[in-house]
Amino acid sequence: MTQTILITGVGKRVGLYLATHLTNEGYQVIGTYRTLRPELQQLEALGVQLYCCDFYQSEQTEQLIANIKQSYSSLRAIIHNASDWLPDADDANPLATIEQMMRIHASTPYAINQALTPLLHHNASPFADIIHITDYVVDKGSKKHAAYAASKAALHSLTLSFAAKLAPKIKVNSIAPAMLMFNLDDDDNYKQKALKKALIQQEGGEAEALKAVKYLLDSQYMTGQSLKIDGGRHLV
Ligand SMILES: NC(=O)C1=CN([C@@H]2O[C@H](COP(=O)(O)OP(=O)(O)OC[C@H]3O[C@@H](n4cnc5c(N)ncnc54)[C@H](OP(=O)(O)O)[C@@H]3O)[C@@H](O)[C@H]2O)C=CC1
Ligand SMILES: Nc1nc2c(c(=O)[nH]1)N=C([C@H](O)[C@@H](O)CO)CN2
Repeated sequence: MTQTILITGVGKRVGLYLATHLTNEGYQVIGTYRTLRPELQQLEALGVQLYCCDFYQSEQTEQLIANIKQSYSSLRAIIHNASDWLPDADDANPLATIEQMMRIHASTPYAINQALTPLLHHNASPFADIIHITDYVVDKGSKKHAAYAASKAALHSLTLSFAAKLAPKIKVNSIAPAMLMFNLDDDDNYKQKALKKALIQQEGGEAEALKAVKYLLDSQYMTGQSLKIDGGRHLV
């Protein structure tokens, strides 16, 4: 029986990697995207079911939920990967920044989890999973991304609440990366400074995220926890 996994934000980088490799491992992946990219055609060719959804538009989120409830009777897992890394810098509109951060990192996962819990319960496996991809900054905050960090901390709080509420059938955990992948516009000076913040001075890479996801899917005893893939940054 094919097991279905919903992943948000599959259009690039970590989300694209997770959708590709979990599909190759035999899962049926439902992927959401916001921006049309050539890589999405590769996912479609693999059999990933794609849904376009901008989570900043509530009606699109509500439509996504309705479409999934109409098309699927069960889910093996939900992976909340979609994210915007907005800086606080010269915040012309601070209310908009914090509202956007809370929308993508807390309100959307909350609404999707609430609505799709019955599909997770319906899953034939002994366990189902909700995985929230948070961030190392949940424990420390961020001078330059305070709204982002607060919203990721809210997401981890949802991990704790949903873990308690949905046990034992549904496990709920966070994955908290630090320096996973640089962005194309990161210059060498930024990269050197960022790498020095950890004990293991290299990018973790998207494969680390997949390993963490696979551990959580395979676990029969971990819930309400956070897998911190941070290169030892907390000890520097
Ligand atoms: N990269 C890193 O070093 C780190 C990453 N993380 C976390 O890991 C996860 C993956 O990181 P990474 O791949 O770098 O993330 P990216 O920022 O590269 O991609 C995030 C994805 O989220 C989607 N997204 C953003 N805003 C919206 C929205 N309003 N509606 C729908 N989709 C949206 C984007 O969609 P689209 O492109 O289609 O617009 C994109 O596909 C994220 O949760 C991130 O916060 C945490 C710590 C470090
Ligand atoms: N949605 C995103 N979140 C984050 C990103 C990113 O590119 N997209 N990048 C980081 C940084 O790598 C940071 O961890 C460096 O210290 C954080 N979150």
